[in-house]
Amino acid sequence: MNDVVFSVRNLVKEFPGRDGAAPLRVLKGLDLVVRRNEFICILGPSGCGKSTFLNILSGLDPRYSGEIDVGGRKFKAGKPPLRIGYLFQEPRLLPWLTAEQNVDFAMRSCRVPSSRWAELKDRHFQLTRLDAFRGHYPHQMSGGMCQRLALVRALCVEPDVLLMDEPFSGLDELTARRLRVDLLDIWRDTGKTIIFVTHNSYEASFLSDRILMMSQGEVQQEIPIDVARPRDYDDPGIFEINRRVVKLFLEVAQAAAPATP
Ligand SMILES: Nc1ncnc2c1ncn2[C@@H]1O[C@H](COP(=O)(O)OP(=O)(O)OP(=O)(O)O)[C@@H](O)[C@H]1O
Repeated sequence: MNDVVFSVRNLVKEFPGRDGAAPLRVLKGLDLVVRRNEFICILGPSGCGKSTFLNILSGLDPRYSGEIDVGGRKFKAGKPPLRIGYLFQEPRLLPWLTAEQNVDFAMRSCRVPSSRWAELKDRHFQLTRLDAFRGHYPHQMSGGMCQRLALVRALCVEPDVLLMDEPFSGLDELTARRLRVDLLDIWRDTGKTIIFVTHNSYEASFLSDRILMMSQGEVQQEIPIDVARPRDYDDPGIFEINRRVVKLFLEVAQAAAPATP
């Protein structure tokens, strides 16, 4: 695989209109290059097409036009030529299985060789500090722990890329803050490529190498985050960048919906 993980050109996605209405064009010619080990955040107003975009990248949605190359190879919709982990706002765990069994289930489904299971689980349960909870069922764990477990499950199938769609937005601020810090440690230790969708400008400023400001189905602005790593959550440099990001976010949102107060 070369250094470019995803190369997206002129991506267009339409949903059919209902009851004879015109189709809804959600992605309107989106271009993007993502490099290996990058941490990219996509920020944008509600409904601008962020989840639609991740669904296409993950292979879940094979109906689009435009070109996507993955690691220099053509992307066959529905069959990406690399392994992709996908985390959602809800952890989507199987409630009748323990934490460890949830992870086993995913590894079996993704045909991870069983000789690798013990090592992968040991590593990722430790990285997420869930080692003592392997035998717990989801209902015996907090929301933050369940989201950590979803992360273990995603990492144990050894993805080349992690797609994360607002994974911390359903958590209280203190838990979300801890998980953001942990995620950067895990990213550093595992070297994954991460594409992370969020509404939270501070989260995006803290986590990413660059923010893609998306609106009206296109990437409107790209904002590099030139704060040295490892990062301190309360670094004044991040506050300053966030101030600029919020201003841009408001401008972009207002342009998309001028009537909104
Ligand atoms: N399956 C579908 N059929 C029809 N329209 C859809 C479908 N999925 C999404 N849409 C529409 O596409 C647009 C973009 O939706 P999407 O979920 O990608 O937005 P988003 O930027 O992720 O929003 P949010 O931040 O609120 O999650 C919305 O207008 C939505 O109603």
